[in-house]
Amino acid sequence: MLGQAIRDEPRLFTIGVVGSSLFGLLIIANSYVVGAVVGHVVVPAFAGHHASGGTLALIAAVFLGISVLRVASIFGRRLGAGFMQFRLQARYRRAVTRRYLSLPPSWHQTHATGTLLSNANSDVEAAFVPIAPLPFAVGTIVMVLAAVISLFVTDWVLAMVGVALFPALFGLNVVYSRYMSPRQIRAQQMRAKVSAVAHESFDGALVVKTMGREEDESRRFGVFVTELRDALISVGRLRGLFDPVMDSLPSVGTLAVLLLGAWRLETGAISVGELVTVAFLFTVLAFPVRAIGWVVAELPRSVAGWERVQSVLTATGDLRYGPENLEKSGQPASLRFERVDFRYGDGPLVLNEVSFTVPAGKTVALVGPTGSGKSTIASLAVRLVDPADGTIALDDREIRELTEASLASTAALVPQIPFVFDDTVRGNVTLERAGVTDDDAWRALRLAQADGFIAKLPEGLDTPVGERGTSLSGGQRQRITLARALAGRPRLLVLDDATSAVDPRVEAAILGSLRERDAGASILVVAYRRATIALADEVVYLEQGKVVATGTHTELLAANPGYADLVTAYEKAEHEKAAHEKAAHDEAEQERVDA
Ligand SMILES: Nc1ncnc2c1ncn2[C@@H]1O[C@H](COP(=O)(O)OP(=O)(O)OP(=O)(O)O)[C@@H](O)[C@H]1O
Repeated sequence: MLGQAIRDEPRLFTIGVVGSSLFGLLIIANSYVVGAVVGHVVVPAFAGHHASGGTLALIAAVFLGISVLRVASIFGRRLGAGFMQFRLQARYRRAVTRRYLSLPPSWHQTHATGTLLSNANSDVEAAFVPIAPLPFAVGTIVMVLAAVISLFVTDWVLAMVGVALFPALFGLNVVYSRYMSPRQIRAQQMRAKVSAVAHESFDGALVVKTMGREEDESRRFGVFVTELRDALISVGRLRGLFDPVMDSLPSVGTLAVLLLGAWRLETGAISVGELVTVAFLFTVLAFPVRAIGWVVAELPRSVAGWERVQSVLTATGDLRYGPENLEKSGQPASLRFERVDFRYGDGPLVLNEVSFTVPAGKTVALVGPTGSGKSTIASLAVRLVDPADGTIALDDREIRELTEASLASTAALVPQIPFVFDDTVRGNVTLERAGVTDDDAWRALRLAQADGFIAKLPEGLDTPVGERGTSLSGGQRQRITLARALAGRPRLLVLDDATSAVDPRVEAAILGSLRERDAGASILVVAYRRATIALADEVVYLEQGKVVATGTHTELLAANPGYADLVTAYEKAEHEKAAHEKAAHDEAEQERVDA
């Protein structure tokens, strides 16, 4: 992980390492200057030999020079490391979200939204936490090597203290990370879990509230929050145990140096100045050596985050697009399904040898009981998923051979559940696609029978619709979603029960205007209402993933009792709904009159 980070940002890493190596070498130089000043100025001063003003000025200048260089080295170290860390976080956040966009629906169905958020946020962040102290730690290694050499040059006995101390510090760090690793991994997993549960609770807030499940939901959330708290406390406990030990080790070293140094001084092996240099060195080394500890201590959490990020980046299953482009003729496209089989994952076949055609410029309705495979066909028609077997062709070209851009501009799906972005009406309809003008947006809104209510909005196309279109009714949201698809002038329009929340008369008007030539699209529509079905040129009737019958509505009504029953049931339900709505309306009217 660290290697990859260094390869991604070699320049910033080098700046950081050079800065921190310089910092370390300056620390050593500083110790020598302190030792020299004690040896040559302070000790003689006790004997009454005072240094001249010029010498003192020189000493001050040297200290000042070292300090200025140290400030510069700290800048280099911190800026290099900081930029490196934040650039890597931004880069991997982008990479993860880009990957989300290219992974197929089947992948998304098995990964909770909260987990995806946590991958792009806390996992990416965790992965690059050790990057901040990394250049410092590498620079510290340079410094420790230089320090050990200079210790040996000064006095081998005192050097032995360093030889004992530094490996002890490294060893302690290793033990620390071994104990810390599982705790950090667990904390990171719990963060993702809390995020997933929170996201689901907020998403399902309406159900939670209307079903009176607040207490249970809070309890469910509480269990994970408590587990996260416990995991973090366990991390803190371990840190509380190890940190003081690691902080005090260098002080123990300084103490040993002073004891051994007093003896070496007595035997005349070293001078006072040299002893001060070594003792000072041990005091100032303590802090940079901790940088190695910071990297090592953060590694387990970082690796846990990195692995979770990698699991997204290396996930497979995205659709490979072909090289072919369909001409942008502006004419409706034809769609052909030929003996198409489909299954979700390793499950049973949900489509079995499905064959039908939507001829160019025609409207075909897909009708069938719930679960018969209508939405699956809609997804296949715009290549959200690929079939297990069989062929799907747009304008007689195998759909897998088309480029992504050609497919997107040719076929548009309007899904069962409309999604509206937290943007203006214009933003939602045009999606900032190249060449989609305001005129196109209004034309699309007209076709979707949405121009009336949009024109009445206070700011027209510029009206913000709120998060998920909260300021709109269900039917209005559906019509904006339909207009979005139409604004791109698709040559095939796939409507998956896309107008269910729209009044039946408006739905018939929409389909009627779409069928006119100026819409320029062939239509595959998943339909429930008799009026809608009757508008189609042809009906494909499905049962349990198989095409049972194909023909006009009138033909199927006469020839297929299953179809006749289903459409009659739809109609009955529609009448009941209409009668119910009328009764409610009359009642409200009566109340108004009474009032
Ligand atoms: N993501 C999925 N994973 C596994 N099975 C699925 C998935 N989506 C749908 N199915 C199954 O595939 C079959 C066809 O589902 P599909 O949604 O295509 O039916 P439908 O005719 O559109 O139903 P409805 O009218 O209720 O919308 C059903 O048995 C359903 O349970």
